Amino acid sequence: MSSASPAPTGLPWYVVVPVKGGTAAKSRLHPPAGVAREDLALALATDCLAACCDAVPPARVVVVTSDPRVVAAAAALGTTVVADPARGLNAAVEAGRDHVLTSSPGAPVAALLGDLPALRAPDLLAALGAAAGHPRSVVPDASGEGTVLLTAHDAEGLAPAFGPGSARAHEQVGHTRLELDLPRLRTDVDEDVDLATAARLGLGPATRQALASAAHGDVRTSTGNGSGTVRATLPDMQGSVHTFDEHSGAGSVLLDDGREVPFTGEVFGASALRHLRAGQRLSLDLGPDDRVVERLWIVGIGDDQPIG
Ligand SMILES: Nc1nc2c(ncn2[C@@H]2O[C@H](COP(=O)(O)OP(=O)(O)OP(=O)(O)O)[C@@H](O)[C@H]2O)c(=O)[nH]1
Ligand SMILES: C=C(OP(=O)(O)O)C(=O)O
Repeated sequence: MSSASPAPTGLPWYVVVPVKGGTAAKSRLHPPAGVAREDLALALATDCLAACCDAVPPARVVVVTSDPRVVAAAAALGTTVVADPARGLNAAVEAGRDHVLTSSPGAPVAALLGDLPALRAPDLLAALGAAAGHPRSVVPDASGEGTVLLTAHDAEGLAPAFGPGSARAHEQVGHTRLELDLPRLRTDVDEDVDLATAARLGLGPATRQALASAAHGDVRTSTGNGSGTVRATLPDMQGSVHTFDEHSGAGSVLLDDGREVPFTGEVFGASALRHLRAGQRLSLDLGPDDRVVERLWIVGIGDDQPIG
């Protein structure tokens, strides 16, 4: 990747952001217990849209959606909302592009995926600044195969071909590939491992808050009558870090009774912690049958862990 420093965008960009929303959104994600996938998907989009609105005037952020909760979040930010034609992602991008073509003929347009929860305004500004140097461009996702940003100086030139292998498809129809060193822009969240990556980069506030609601203030208990969640009047369950893989964020803890219980990169990513070392003491909640760690934290670290 070549380096891209924050730069003025150079052009009065309109940014089209398609957001599916609803219960069908982000079907490949498995949120922690206590977090609804729909809420997490809404939070991912909210953080992405907030970054867009910090980068360009909100009225030039064109959100294509028909989901009522996304409409409300987008409207609260002051964006322009366009109805989703309900024919898939490319039709949604085309609807946003056509809105710009009609309302602001000749304006430059960018299509940005709405599942970038680590995005910040300087990343988008840097990318739009780089895109100002090319009539049409495409910024691939971190894998290099998908697309996170597609741009055209003239909206008529924006040719969305999102889907598997879309970076190459966009190149083939004339968009210049821009390999920008902007991981916050290039980390779209499709699968759990992507969420862990985005968490290591730094999630926006809505996504952090959505994840913090996972079993917030609750302790999962197992009783002879079955399992349930009760208000935390009990001391936190604790364990020590046994293994930890920095790359995936997954690892295991040793409970005080000697049992080893694993945690996924997603669970680590949802914590406020950035590193773990063997032997470190953690508070934790266990999942069903006490076979996995569902949530881990250190008292006093994280937005939901005020001290005093
Ligand atoms: N408006 C609109 N946005 C869409 C549609 N399909 C996908 N998107 C958005 O496009 C971006 C990338 O899409 P995907 O990663 O395929 O999102 P998804 O369909 O929610 O996720 P999966 O269920 O994992 O395929 C996200 O911002 C989605 O919300 C659609 O039909 N309409
Ligand atoms: C639709 C695309 O992305 P995703 O991997 O988010 O489905 C794409 O990259 O073209």
